Amino acid sequence: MKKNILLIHTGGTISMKMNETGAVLPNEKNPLLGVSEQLAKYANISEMEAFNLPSPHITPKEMLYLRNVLQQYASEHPIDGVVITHGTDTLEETAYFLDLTTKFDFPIVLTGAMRSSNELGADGVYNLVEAVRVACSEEARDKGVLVVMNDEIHQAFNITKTSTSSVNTFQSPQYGPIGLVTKKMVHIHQAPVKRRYVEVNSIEKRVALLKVYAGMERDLIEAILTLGYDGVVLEGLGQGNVPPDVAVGIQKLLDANIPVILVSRCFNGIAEGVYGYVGGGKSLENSGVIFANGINGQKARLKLLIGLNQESSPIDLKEFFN
Ligand SMILES: NC(=O)C[C@H](N)C(=O)O
Repeated sequence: MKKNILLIHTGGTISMKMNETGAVLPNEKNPLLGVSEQLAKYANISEMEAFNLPSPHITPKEMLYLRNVLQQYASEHPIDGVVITHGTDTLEETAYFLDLTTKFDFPIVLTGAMRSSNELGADGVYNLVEAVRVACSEEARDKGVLVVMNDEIHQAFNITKTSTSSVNTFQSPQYGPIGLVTKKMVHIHQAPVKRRYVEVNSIEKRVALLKVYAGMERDLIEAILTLGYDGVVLEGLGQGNVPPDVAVGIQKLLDANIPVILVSRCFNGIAEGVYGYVGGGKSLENSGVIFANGINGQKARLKLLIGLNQESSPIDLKEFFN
């Protein structure tokens, strides 16, 4: 029997066309709308357009809106899986946001394209067909939010965009893809990383993300205080270290009860408190900096934002990030 799949479009290159000057732009009418007819042989598709935005225009508010659309739809209709088309620039962020804030057992699959709909070798409809096949698959149930592009299945937790233009852009640096899509089957070969569900109903707080570099000074860190941010994620050096002057700025934030989360600017490996020199990760940890376990900066930022929005039942951030 055919599965019931909800297909939600949000925009991105998969929904764009290139004009005669070579500019890739959203169209008034999303060229993907109506694609459900081509997908009918795989599933019963209900199609909706949540918005039609380039993904750099998407904010946590749109992510929360998507979560709410999903919850509403699932409470009113029988549903076996969801596919969301999305721009690739921030796709990993929306995927991770939904991973943290939903707890359905059916698959939620995000996909996109690196080439617009009228370019030679456009990858959009191909990726979409594969995403629908994964969303229909029994194997993909209970695996959290997934990203399907270029014949691979990845977990939201680990995936990141690694190339500006290649169709092979999405990679999971720590663990690799958790599965493959071939012409004939959907195959998941790795157990997913354990998920954590958080109930979130509003996104009001402000969290910044700063990259640490050699010779960085404390003024940018102190600006977090003066600009009124509620928290900051730092992409530290190596295993999670910062220059000495940055450590002075961090102490000021901690003294003002502003949470400071540390990830590594290396895209492989896990940041942890090892070094005891001034600005070393061990010293930072001792002063109250929290290490984010194996997620990248943009995802740690969303996690902190979600954590800080638990106002009715405040969350222990240290425990949350561990
Ligand atoms: N390939 C893409 O989808 C990139 C585009 N700039 C977007 O994220 O909307």
